[in-house]
Amino acid sequence: MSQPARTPDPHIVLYDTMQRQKVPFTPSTPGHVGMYLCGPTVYSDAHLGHAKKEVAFDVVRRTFEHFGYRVRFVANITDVGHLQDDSDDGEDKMLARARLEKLEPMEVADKYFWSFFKDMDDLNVRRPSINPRATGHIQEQIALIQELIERGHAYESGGSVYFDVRSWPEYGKLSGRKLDDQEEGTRETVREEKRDPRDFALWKRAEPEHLMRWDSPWGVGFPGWHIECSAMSLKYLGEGFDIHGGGLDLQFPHHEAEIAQAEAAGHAFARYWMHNNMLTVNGEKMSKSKGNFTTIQDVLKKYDPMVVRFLLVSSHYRSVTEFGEEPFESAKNGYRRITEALGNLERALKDAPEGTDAALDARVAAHVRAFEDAMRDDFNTPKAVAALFGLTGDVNAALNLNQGRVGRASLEAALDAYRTLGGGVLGLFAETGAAAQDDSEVVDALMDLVLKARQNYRLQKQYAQADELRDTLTRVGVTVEDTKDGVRWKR
Ligand SMILES: Nc1ncnc2c1ncn2[C@@H]1O[C@H](COP(=O)(O)OP(=O)(O)OP(=O)(O)O)[C@@H](O)[C@H]1O
Ligand SMILES: [Zn+2]
Repeated sequence: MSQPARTPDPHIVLYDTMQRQKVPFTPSTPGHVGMYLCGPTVYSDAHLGHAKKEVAFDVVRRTFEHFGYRVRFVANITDVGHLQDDSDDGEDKMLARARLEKLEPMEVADKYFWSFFKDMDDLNVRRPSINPRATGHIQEQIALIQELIERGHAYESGGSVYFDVRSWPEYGKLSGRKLDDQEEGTRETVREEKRDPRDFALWKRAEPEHLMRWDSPWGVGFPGWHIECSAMSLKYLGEGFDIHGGGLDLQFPHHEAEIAQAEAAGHAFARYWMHNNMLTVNGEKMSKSKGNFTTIQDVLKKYDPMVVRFLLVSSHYRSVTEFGEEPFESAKNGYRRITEALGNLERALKDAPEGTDAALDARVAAHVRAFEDAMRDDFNTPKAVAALFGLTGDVNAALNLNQGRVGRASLEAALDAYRTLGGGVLGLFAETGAAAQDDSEVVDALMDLVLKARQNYRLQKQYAQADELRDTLTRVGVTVEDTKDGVRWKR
């Protein structure tokens, strides 16, 4: 159902990491929001930690749209290999992967670029308005580095270019780190090139074995870790754009460096900074390099994507989400409660009497208000989910009390609340979710056929074929049990 255009809501409050407090949001251009989000480095499959971040900012975007704003959402793809550690040292991650998989580096980038978007589609994360890739913006990065050199905030050394942190006293303002607390570069040769060990690379000279390389005024090389985001956010969102987002782990050094690069070159950078907290495993950040990750595709073998999304929005974006069986099981039950009520509503609507139910109307309106208040207050999704549960309780109570016969207009208002808030804002009712659960009749019929075929194989002593059927079912999460009362299956 298309919504009437709404006047942009002026009462949204968000937690700005820079100001270290919740502040009212005012856009730089009335009615518009420009957002930039640091995207993945595409050298392996996305894990559930990435999903937490992507879902969090997808919800922020959807919330602004719900409240009447037009959003330009720019999220980059890092396809220039980064060096393995933050001190401009170590091997290039993309190159290491290319060696391992015997692929061109760009083949690695493309493979994981597509798998990233497949995962995001599954999780009903909307695609960015613009999705710039670092390798497509080398010119812009070189131009920004040149501006920094001209203004005396960067210097060339041995074919590489470094940002001169001593020339920019504001370096450290986002994370609150003092220069003296910052770590030093490791390798001797890297240290010798820098005026100060805390200077970071804007451009790196390419060693002969380095495959991703471009010409530059300083010789053949590749851009440093941080410069792409300064260059691409300014290019597509302009001076003083509204919101910059990313994971809390990127606050230092990545975001600190992004700010320094842009501002030292004379640009106005992001006006608000938003950071999501981490998805953890036994209290530790889930991460590719730590190896403690579970890929999104592995999780989706077991759980409906909408259950995964429900789990993620059930905790606040600034809280830690702990990964495990138990939270998933309770998300599954919670999500089912909501979709069952939605199903009851849809069924009741088929032959609902005309008219309204004033009591239900008042309850629905109160839950809609609670949901919207929660989302206006720094995107408080756990409170918003609580409002959906409140709605669910009242819808079920009204239907039970009246044996399913409640005035059509009131049922429609309740359904609209589910669709706009649970569906539109939280993104919880993609086809993959509620609709997929309605396939049970088809699945039952197909299972009858498959089990009959398996029985026939066994009668004809074709055990290999019978086992193959059973193994295929196991792979897709269906278990078959032979009991004395016959064959049973479950998923
Ligand atoms: N466990 C996590 N929880 C929430 N966000 C995460 C998590 N891991 C990564 N992110 C976010 O995803 C984005 C891309 O992260 P990145 O590609 O560096 O993943 P990573 O697993 O941390 O990789 P690496 O271990 O190689 O640094 C960043 O914004 C980062 O903050
Ligand atoms: Zn970035």
